[in-house]
Amino acid sequence: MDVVTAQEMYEWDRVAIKSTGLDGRLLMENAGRAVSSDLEKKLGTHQRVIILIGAGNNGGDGFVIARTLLNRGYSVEAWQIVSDSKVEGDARYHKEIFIKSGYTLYKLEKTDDLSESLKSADVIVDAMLGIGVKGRLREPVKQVVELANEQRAFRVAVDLPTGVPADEGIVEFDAFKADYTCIIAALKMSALVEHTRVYYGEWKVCDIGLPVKKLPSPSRKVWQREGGRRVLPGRDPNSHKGSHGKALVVGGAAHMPGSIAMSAKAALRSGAGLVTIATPKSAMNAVASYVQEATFLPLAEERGVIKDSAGVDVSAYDGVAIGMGMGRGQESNNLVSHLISTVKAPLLIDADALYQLKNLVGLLRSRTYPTILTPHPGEFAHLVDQSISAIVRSPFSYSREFSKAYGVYTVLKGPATIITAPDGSQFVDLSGNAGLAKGGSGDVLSGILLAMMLQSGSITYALNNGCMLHGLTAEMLTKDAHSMVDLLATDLVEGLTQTFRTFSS
Ligand SMILES: NC(=O)C1=CN([C@@H]2O[C@H](COP(=O)(O)OP(=O)(O)OC[C@H]3O[C@@H](n4cnc5c(N)ncnc54)[C@H](OP(=O)(O)O)[C@@H]3O)[C@@H](O)[C@H]2O)[C@@H](O)CC1
Ligand SMILES: [K+]
Repeated sequence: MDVVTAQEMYEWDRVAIKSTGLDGRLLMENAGRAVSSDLEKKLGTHQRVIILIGAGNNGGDGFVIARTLLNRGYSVEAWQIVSDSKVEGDARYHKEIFIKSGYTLYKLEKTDDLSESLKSADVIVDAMLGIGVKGRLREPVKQVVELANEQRAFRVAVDLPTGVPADEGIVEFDAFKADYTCIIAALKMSALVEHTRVYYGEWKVCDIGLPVKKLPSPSRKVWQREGGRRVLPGRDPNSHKGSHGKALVVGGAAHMPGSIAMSAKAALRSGAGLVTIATPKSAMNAVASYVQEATFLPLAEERGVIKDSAGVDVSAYDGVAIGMGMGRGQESNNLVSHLISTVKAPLLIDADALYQLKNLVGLLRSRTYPTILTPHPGEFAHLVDQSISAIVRSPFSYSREFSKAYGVYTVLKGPATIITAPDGSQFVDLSGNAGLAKGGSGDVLSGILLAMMLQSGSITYALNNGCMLHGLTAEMLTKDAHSMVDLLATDLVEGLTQTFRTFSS
């Protein structure tokens, strides 16, 4: 499923029409019909539907939806909320068909009249503005949106909620608050960005018959479960522990042994053949009591934290992860720098190592093996010298820019985790839930990602599938055994068993 900006959507529209001869009016008919059929699944025949219609092509979709639902016997009032002269082009064409079909079009003259109608509505359909919105809402749209938002009716948006920009990064807007959005042809970027996604409610993308083979790829997609399942690493009957990779996890401290322990165990649960844990000696016992299957590389320490990189020989490993529960002292900085320069295998940098990376980013460009960064927005903000709010408002651009500049994979964690490859291509993983908002979930994710990288030919597949397995485990556990309140990171590690049993079968 592609994720597009407004400009990319307009380009699709243009290419579709130019390359195949498809008419814009036909696409509008398809869009209106697709939304109507989707909406019908949510409508009772006795429910009163009010459709709010604006001037542009989003309004044009509204005319088609109104006609289609009326033809199918639903109780619909269609309200044109702008003056007649504003309705032009394809929208006007469909307005004429609506009227010639014998249906009444209500026009907004006094807001009180619309207000009365809205009060008795069961469903309000917003076909006022779509991807063409510019700036804050002007009247009369602004007032109509406010009125609609006050009602108890179920609110449905067509393509996107009026007022919400299709792109990331725009902060000032007023918007229709939808319970459900029927998105036309392709998912708009703002449906995945924290400050705008809340206006969409639940959503679904409706197909309108665009010629998919001809459309330019935005190189930005949602990672799909079925596709993920097809590229999940399997287990060859003739395999032995060496066939599934030797992993090294580096981190931990006497006062926080849990993080590294959970990463290591998650890596083992996710199929890594052998896992070695490099950690201060004084943390070893605590870690070993949780992960009996791992071997250890004891590190020199001072007051319970890693002292320096002496004795860390990384040549024997197929993949390394560093940073979990490591601490932020100068010594760990030296260790991060040492590993960036010497690991000749995929290197995953997480948690405290991400903190240390800030003055080491220049080293990343010299790596010839894949480097993977797994920041949450706070860690990423620190790394790129931005505020957290700037990152969460424009996560796609910041992570694409960073990945391309430093030649790394970036896994920017969040409700929609964005995975960016060094060439700038992006995938979004939407699995998981608020149960994951707890200390330790990230450590578990790092372990899963490390194990997936050892077993997959493609780092992109490994990262996407790893994020998905992590999220699916949280979903599965909060459905069957836990709540989002009590779920712990260690539950995730154990829950992987069930996820692998069901997902990979
Ligand atoms: N892509 C596809 O394949 C297909 C797309 N389709 C549909 O087309 C939609 C895009 O249509 P679009 O380009 O006409 O823009 P749209 O969102 O209707 O808005 C334009 C109107 O909004 C107005 N306006 C703008 N800002 C405003 C503000 N702040 N406050 C108030 N008004 C404001 C602006 O007024 P103006 O600035 O011109 O005075 C103009 O009248 C898309 O979302 C999808 O639903 C389907 O039909 C079929 C195939
Ligand atoms: K809309």
